[in-house]
Amino acid sequence: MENARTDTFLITGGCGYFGYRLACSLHKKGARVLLFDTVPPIQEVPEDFVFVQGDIRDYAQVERAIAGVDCVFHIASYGMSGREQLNHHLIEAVNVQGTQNVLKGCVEHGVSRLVYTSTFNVVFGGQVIENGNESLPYLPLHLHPDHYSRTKSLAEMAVLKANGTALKDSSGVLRTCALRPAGIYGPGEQRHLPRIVGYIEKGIFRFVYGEPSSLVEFVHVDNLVSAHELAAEALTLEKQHRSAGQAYFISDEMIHHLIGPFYNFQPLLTRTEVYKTGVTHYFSMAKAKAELGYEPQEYNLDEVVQWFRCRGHGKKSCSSFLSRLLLDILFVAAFVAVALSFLPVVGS
Ligand SMILES: NC(=O)c1ccc[n+]([C@@H]2O[C@H](COP(=O)([O-])OP(=O)(O)OC[C@H]3O[C@@H](n4cnc5c(N)ncnc54)[C@H](O)[C@@H]3O)[C@@H](O)[C@H]2O)c1
Repeated sequence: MENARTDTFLITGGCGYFGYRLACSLHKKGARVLLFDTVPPIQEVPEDFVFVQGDIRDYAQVERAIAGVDCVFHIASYGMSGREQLNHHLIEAVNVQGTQNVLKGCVEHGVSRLVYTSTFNVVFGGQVIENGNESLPYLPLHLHPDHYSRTKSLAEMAVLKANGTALKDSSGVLRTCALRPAGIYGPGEQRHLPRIVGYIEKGIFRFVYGEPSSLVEFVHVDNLVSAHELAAEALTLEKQHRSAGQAYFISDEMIHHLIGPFYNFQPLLTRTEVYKTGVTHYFSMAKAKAELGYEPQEYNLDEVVQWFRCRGHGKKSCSSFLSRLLLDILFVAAFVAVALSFLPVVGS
């Protein structure tokens, strides 16, 4: 990322799993990074990281943080999984009004670039999609089975509509783009994996599940980091503002068969999750490759499994080769369940 050395980036949701990983990568390249989040980072942060505690629902707080930055990565969101999914009011307030505040902050304070972290779900509602591309229409809002996906869709529309808005300081226009990742995986993922591994260790998982022919996709956290950096760069004049006003699907380019007929995630996944996960949906990376120069690297699950082993998981079962193999299979099963469980709950 050519400009990273001199640029200042504000990352909303910068203390979450993906936001923090992106912050570290930008920081390594010499950029100045501000983490804007309601909660402080759980990790030890480098001294020169600036953490601004704030809520995107509060415009005054957004305004204070955004002044003087070169580019915003708008990653903060609410309602993806767990109990959060029940709080419809908060989901709407964070994902929709919060996004409007961030956009307004950019316009009022002369910030000319914003990259929004969206989701596959803006077009996917449980229908089969094979090698879908960005010409697919948004899923009609009333067909979204959950508030998170509906509000992420509304937020993405607002972000792309704001592209080209004149900045208040007359320095130019705001340029925006949206990335639509698949389910995110990688070491240190805290939202889904520990919960599922915990279930496995307690023996709550049963294995009998469904539609072995389904094809689905995931994205490694570091591939997603790279896509965001490239997208931000492609908003600049040097790159002819190539990504301005555009949306891009982002995944690893490896299509996964949903693990066979003998894994049953049913007790842990909600009805909507099961309904969505049993359906083939994968997307072409052609646009991201051609316009952003996105080149996903290959990752396997070793790093993720290792992360859990280092924290004491699976020790009892590691005594023989067979049990190690089984453990790995369980981790793969957990990974699939988790990567799919970013799909939110509905009415269950
Ligand atoms: N995790 C996935 O599988 C997945 C898949 C597709 C898209 N996404 C999108 O990627 C992004 C990052 O996902 P993640 O898994 O790192 O999420 P995460 O929950 O780890 O991070 C989100 C961060 O946003 C912060 N936040 C929430 N409300 C806020 C508010 N009102 N003001 C400021 N900060 C607030 C949270 O405190 C949290 O640190 C999200 O936008 C999500 O919608 C995630």
